[in-house]
Amino acid sequence: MTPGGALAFRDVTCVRGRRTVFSDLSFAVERGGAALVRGPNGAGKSSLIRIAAGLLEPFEGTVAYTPPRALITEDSALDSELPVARALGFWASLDDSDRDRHRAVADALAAFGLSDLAHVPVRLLSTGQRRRACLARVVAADAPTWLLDEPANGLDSASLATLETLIARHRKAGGAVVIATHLPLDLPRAQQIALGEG
Ligand SMILES: Nc1ncnc2c1ncn2[C@@H]1O[C@H](COP(=O)(O)OP(=O)(O)OP(=O)(O)O)[C@@H](O)[C@H]1O
Repeated sequence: MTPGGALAFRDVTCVRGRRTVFSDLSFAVERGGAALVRGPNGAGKSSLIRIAAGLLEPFEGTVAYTPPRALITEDSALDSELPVARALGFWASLDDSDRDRHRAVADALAAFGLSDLAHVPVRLLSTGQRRRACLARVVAADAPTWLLDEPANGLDSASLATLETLIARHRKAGGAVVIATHLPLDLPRAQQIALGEG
């Protein structure tokens, strides 16, 4: 990875179930940068995020990145029996957070207005609250690269604004984001990656 680089795809081809979903895709995201992945249903947005996270092997091509990476997907799960703060603490340590774990989790929960629910089991959260907790998990992980698959789904407008603010702060601190989304998201100077066109 180049010194200023966070993530780079080089000539990546994605095949799923014997179907080529996209081919020869190249892009690079620098630290402080953002990429917005768009495209119709089935175009391969989630597949791209999974390849970027190392969960799916590219059929061809290479992916370079600066570790660690923090990921949320549509099916991101927190242990439903654990209280929210402990569920996030577990993930923060798995994601190799180098900040004080409890402080990072508390800060992230506060940012998403979940401090009052820190000791409530995850299973009792509403859909939007659970989504906010998953996003807080990414923030608490303190990873340089965030990979977000449909992060705005289920968020109310206040939480969406919080997400935009935290992404801006993350980029200002030298972090990078790759976001697949159908929903409008204010992401200044983001490069656009259009799948399923042409
Ligand atoms: N596990 C799998 N096995 C085989 N094919 C798969 C698998 N997962 C996804 N696909 C196929 O890969 C293609 C891309 O799927 P993907 O979920 O990446 O698209 P997407 O752009 O995120 O779609 P959406 O907007 O509906 O979320 C689709 O045709 C899908 O059917």
